[in-house]
Amino acid sequence: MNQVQPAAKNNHQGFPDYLGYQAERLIPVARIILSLSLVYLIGFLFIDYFRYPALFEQILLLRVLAALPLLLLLRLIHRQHNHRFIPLWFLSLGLLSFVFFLALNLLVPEKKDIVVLVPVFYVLAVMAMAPLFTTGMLLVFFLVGFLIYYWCGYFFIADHQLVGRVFPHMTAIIVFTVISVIKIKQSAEEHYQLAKNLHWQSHHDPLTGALNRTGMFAWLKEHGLFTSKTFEPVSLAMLDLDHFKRINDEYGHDVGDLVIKQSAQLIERNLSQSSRLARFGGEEFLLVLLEGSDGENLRCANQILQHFREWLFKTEDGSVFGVTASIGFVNHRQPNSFTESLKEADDLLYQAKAQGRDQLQDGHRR
Ligand SMILES: Nc1nc2c(ncn2[C@@H]2O[C@H](COP(=O)(O)OP(=O)(O)OP(=O)(O)O)[C@@H](O)[C@H]2O)c(=O)[nH]1
Repeated sequence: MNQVQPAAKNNHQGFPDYLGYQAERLIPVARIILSLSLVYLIGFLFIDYFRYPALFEQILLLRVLAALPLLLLLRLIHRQHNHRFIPLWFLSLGLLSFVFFLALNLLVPEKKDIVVLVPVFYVLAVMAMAPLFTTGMLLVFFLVGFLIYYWCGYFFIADHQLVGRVFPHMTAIIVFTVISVIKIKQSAEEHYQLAKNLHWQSHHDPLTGALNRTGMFAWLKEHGLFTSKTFEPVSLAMLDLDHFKRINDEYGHDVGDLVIKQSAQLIERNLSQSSRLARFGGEEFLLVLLEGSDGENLRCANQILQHFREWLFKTEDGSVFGVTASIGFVNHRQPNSFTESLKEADDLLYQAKAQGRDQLQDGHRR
């Protein structure tokens, strides 16, 4: 038996994987990188403190100074309008820096010489970022970065060898990576949310929150309904409010909107989690009924009509009025396609209208 999953109503149900796939996978990776980076930073603070207690403040200053050019780089990039590729640049730069640092540590035992290679990293970083900068900005970044890091560092720290021993550049890279990863995470979350919202808007009717035509077709496809493998009794009910034009004419369009909205709520209240409602036109709704059996589907549709008869709509100025509805009802049967069953339900609806409205026309009782 084809089991239809209960569908949560008015949520992002049916949101396709591919839209959020990358963003969803990036978020936990970002969390891991952030945790490792923070452990590294805190760990180094402890090591500095115990290894060079007398020089701790100087080393801290050196680490901060080393971080400044990269932070400046981040700031400049952030100002650029083309944000689309920035997370990718940051991620690759951060990862490359880690690899660069690890390789140097393994290959070169005497770290004080390694500091000579730092400019190489800067040049590479600038080259990598070059497409995002104008030549002027590139030059400014380049000069300011070197000035801050070397001139200030050497000016404030008497022991030049220290620069090589504590390798402050790695701290800078870590800070850079932390900020980059935070940005990647934010960007991934924003993209995911945006994609979700867009998907929701394209599949739902904004007035009632019910599925629209596209949404209903997607839902049917997702649940494999109306295929040769559908064994669950499924019925279609095409419902249209009676004389709706009169409501608009008498009470105004806003009240008309309110009636459509409340009608959708009234219908939803009568449906189980398996069935689904879509707004197909102005005051026309399609109900795909999966209440368990043909009999239950019919009972549900009749119950909705009865609730319309009993329900009183209220306007803000205190007017009270009732609205009836008409339904064309059909039990879907193989080898009919969905479109054929839908057409049948539509024809039955017009019969219900022609025969006086406020009634259900059941295709199987004719
Ligand atoms: N307020 C409001 N009115 C709408 C909306 N969409 C369609 N309408 C109106 O709904 C009315 C539908 O009128 P008709 O198709 O003639 O149907 P009816 O008056 O309900 O009559 P029957 O269906 O024959 O019972 C039109 O006046 C449309 O302008 C909407 O979103 N909001």
